[in-house]
This record gives sequence, structure tokens and C-alpha cells, in this order.
Amino acid sequence: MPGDHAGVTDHDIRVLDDAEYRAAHTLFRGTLHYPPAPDDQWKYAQETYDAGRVLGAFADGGMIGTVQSFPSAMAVPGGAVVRHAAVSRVGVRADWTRRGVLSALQRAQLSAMRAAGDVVASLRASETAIYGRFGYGVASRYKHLRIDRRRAAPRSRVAGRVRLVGGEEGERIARGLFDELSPVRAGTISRWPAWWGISVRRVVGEENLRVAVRSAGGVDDGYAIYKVTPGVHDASDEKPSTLTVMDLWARSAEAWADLWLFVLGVDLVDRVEAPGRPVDEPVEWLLGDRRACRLADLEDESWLRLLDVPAALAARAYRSAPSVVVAVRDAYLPENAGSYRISAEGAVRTGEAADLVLDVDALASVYLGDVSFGALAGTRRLEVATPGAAARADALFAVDEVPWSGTFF
Ligand SMILES: CC(=O)SCCNC(=O)CCNC(=O)[C@H](O)C(C)(C)COP(=O)(O)OP(=O)(O)OC[C@H]1O[C@@H](n2cnc3c(N)ncnc32)[C@H](O)[C@@H]1OP(=O)(O)O
Repeated sequence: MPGDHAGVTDHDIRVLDDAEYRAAHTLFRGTLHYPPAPDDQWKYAQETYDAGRVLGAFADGGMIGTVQSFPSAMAVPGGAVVRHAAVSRVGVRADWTRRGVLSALQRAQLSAMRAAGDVVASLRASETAIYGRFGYGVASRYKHLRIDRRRAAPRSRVAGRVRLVGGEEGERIARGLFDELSPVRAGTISRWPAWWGISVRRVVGEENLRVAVRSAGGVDDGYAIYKVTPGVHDASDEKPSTLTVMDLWARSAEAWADLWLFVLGVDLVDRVEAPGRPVDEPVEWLLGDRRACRLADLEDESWLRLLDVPAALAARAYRSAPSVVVAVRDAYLPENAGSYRISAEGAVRTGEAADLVLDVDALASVYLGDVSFGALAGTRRLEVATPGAAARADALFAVDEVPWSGTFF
């Protein structure tokens, strides 16, 4: 497959074999300005390379760019779960950027993922300018909470039992609970087995991760993975002792509250940081002083790509409301382009005139319910051909819970 940006065809794209994964890993890390992974890190990273899912771009006899994806599934509004590719490790060598190498890699990867039966793909973007052109739209956001633990004054105490579980047993319990609790909320995904190795097991020794498991009546029903970075309390160089919540999932509101009360109760901690949390998580309501809990950041989380638009539209549920015809443009996967009639019964292709016209990245942004058609119309991200159509679409696409992924990759 030759590269095809602005007529440039000076590089080739192909699927890598396992002898080439380490070079791809080194290339990607280099684009993020990291040195090659040492052997003890590579041991975990190499398990995340899947046959057929890693592409490389080649020129002058060497690798100049790479992309890959992990096999996963994603929950969509209404509770259905669709095949999902978690796209990651996107990089082009600095001496080959802005010559269409990523564009060619994207074209090849998008087609390959669709052909393999993935319905959606998602990624976490290093920069916001990169992925919209390839059809990815922001479809969920997360918040980063920063809690002054010494002011927080929790209003209640742990009601069930929370215990620290070390080693393999802690990971085993966390994985079991996670697999039950995700994918469930729209936007949540399944984690591929190697995720746990590289994101948890590798980090346990390096960063002193702790796994807290909550139970009631002898049944485990939630967990939190956290780490504590001891502070410095010299008058000249004050740094707070910080507990960071890495992962927290619970089967019930009771379990959720207990896990938060537990982390807020760990001694010799000044600050609790919780990045990557759902936008609607009501932590401040647990506290006597709600101002101890600050919103440190609100960021784009999932950049979603609808690979198979008819399948993705058919998979999600719609509310009862008058139907609407949506026309979709898709430059990279033209088989998705066309009009779809969306009603409470589902979504079907149609030849009827469109009420709304939008690009596939904008469709991805409304798909899980994070933003409304009305908001996109107001910001000129979609064309309204029939007055009132954006409100009709919003009634159909309405969701009860804001989408969230909760898995960083
Ligand atoms: C999911 C993840 O892995 S996120 C990590 C992404 N990787 C990085 O951030 C590592 C550092 N950056 C890089 O490796 C490269 O700059 C990449 C991969 C982001 C882009 O690769 P390139 O080969 O330069 O992209 P390519 O030449 O195909 O660009 C296509 C278009 O996107 C634009 N573009 C690409 N990257 C950027 C960027 N970082 N900022 C602004 N515009 C960009 C180009 O200008 C071009 O626009 P045009 O079509 O109007 O000319």
C-alpha cells in the first residue's frame, strides 16, 4: 500500500510481524520523546502486540511510522455491546512528519478494522488537532478531582468492609469485578488481558500500587487501585503527600461510597487526586466541606470512530420521538456515506431527503449522548436542512447517564 498524501507515494504501509514489534515500540516511544523501553518494561509491552493489528510505514529501507489497536468491546446506549478496536501507539518519526504518513496509516488501519468486523474504534488523543480529519470525534469526557483531604470532613463512615489485598490476588479480584462492571455504562469498554500487565502489574512494584476491595455480607462488590506518593514537609520545599486513585469501580452506590470514604481515610495523606473520573460522579456530596473537592480538569476522553455506521446506528437504542433523516459524510470510509432514517424502532438506510447533514466525526460525538445535536448545530458542526430536526434528533438520542470509558490506554 503506497502512501497517498497530496500525491506523495514515497512510503509503503504494511502489517508488521512479531519480529518487528520492538522496533515499532521504540519508534513510537521516540515520537513521545521517551527512550526505548528497557527489557523489564518490554516484557509487559510485548504482550500488547496482537498479530494483524500493528501497521508500519516504511521508507528508505526503515520504519518511519506505526499505529496499532487492541481487541475490545464497547457498551452503547441501551446496553448493547459492540466490537471495538482500541487504537494506540500512533507515531511518525520526526524526520517524516507532515508528509502524509499518518494519513496513509489511518486509511489502511480504518479499512482493516472495518473489514475485520470492528464496529467502532476509539483512542486517547495526544493533541486535539490530529484525529478529527480521520473521522474521530470526542464522545466522552472525564474529570480530574483534587481533594484537600485534611479539610474534607466526610459525612459518614465506611459501612461495609474494605480490605487491602496484595499481589496476584488483588489483581485477580479487581479484574473479576471490572469484567462484570464494564462494558455496561455507554462508553465503557472491555480491557484486553495484556492491559492489566502493562497498566497494573508492571506498575505495582515501581509505584507501590494498592488494591482495596470492598465487601458486604462476605461478597466482594467493588475495588479501588491507588498509590500514595509521600510528600516533603520542609519549610523550604513543601510538597503534599498525595494519594492518587487510579481505578475505582463498584457494583452499588453503597460500595462506591465506602471505597471513596476508605481512600479519604488513609492516614498521612494531604491530598487525594482522582484523574479520569466520570463527569457525573458526586464525590463532593460525601464531604462535610464540599469546597475541599475541586475540579482540577475536565478533558476529552474517548475519541470515537464509527467504523461501520449502519451497524453502529442499529446497535444503540433510541427514545420514542418523531423520526429524523440524518445524512453522513465520511471521506476515509466512503461506504458509510449516505442517509439514515432514525426512529424509536432503529436506524435504516434511506434515499429520502436529509433533515440533518453532518460529518462522521460529529456523528460519533452525539452517538453516546455526550453532546446534543442542538449544541453541534449552534456551533456550526452540522447543517440543519429541516427546522426543528436537531431537537427531534436530541429527543431520539437522549440518554440517562453521561457516557464514560474509565480505561486509559
Ligand atoms: C492515540 C495516540 O497514540 S496519540 C499519540 C499521537 N502521536 C504523537 O503525538 C507523537 C508525535 N507526533 C507524531 O508522531 C506525528 O506528528 C503524528 C502521528 C501526530 C502526525 O503524523 P504526520 O505523518 O505528520 O501526519 P500527516 O502528515 O498525515 O498529517 C495529516 C494532516 O494532519 C495535520 N496534522 C498532523 N499532525 C498534526 C498535529 N500534531 N498538529 C496539527 N496538525 C497536524 C497535518 O498538518 C496534515 O494536514 P493537511 O492534510 O491539511 O496537510
